[in-house]
Amino acid sequence: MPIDIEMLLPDPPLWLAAPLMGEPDAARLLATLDAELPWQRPTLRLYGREHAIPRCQVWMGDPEASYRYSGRDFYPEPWHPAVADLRDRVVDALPTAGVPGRFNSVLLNRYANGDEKMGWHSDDEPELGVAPLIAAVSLGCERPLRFRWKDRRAEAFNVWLPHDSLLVMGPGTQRVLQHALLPRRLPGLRISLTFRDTRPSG
Ligand SMILES: O=C(O)CCC(=O)C(=O)O
Ligand SMILES: [Fe+2]
Repeated sequence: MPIDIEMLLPDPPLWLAAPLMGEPDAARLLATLDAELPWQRPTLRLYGREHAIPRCQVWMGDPEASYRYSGRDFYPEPWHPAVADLRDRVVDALPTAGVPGRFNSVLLNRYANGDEKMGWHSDDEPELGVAPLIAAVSLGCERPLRFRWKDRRAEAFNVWLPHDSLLVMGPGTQRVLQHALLPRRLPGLRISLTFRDTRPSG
């Protein structure tokens, strides 16, 4: 099946590709991940108080890929075979978008409904290197990922992420843009997988 690739920005390179897998594979993967992963809702410390994050997540990857996020260390779950297959499929699709890459880990986010969310951030932890390539696969309910320029050089914008799509945030994106999955009056489960390549820190 031909994959349709839309260039959203040339610089930094931001691409959206869909459909990635086609059906029934994409629907089956959503159901498998929902049912089989050890979803967790960790708490984060914010202004001295503990808050459960407004979504569930699983961190998965090669054994040596540990990751620091919002002041906590996460150690990866071993690759679920379905996620390892998806990783290989994403890596195969990257050269078509002109940004070859590889990944040793993935953060999976599960949003039960439109109330669940992720706040403004850049994926710019030191473990990711100076100009990381991050590939985000979306499954389930279509929601917008909102982007804003750190220097406010232009208006913020939405990228709607349909079921079975791949968003490629190329090198440089995390330096100049932040992104957030804001709450929306939308029902339905959404699972995203953000593939990364982390190096040991220290
Ligand atoms: O759920 C999404 O599409 C965004 C996830 C994200 O920004 C992240 O995992 O860093
Ligand atoms: Fe992110």
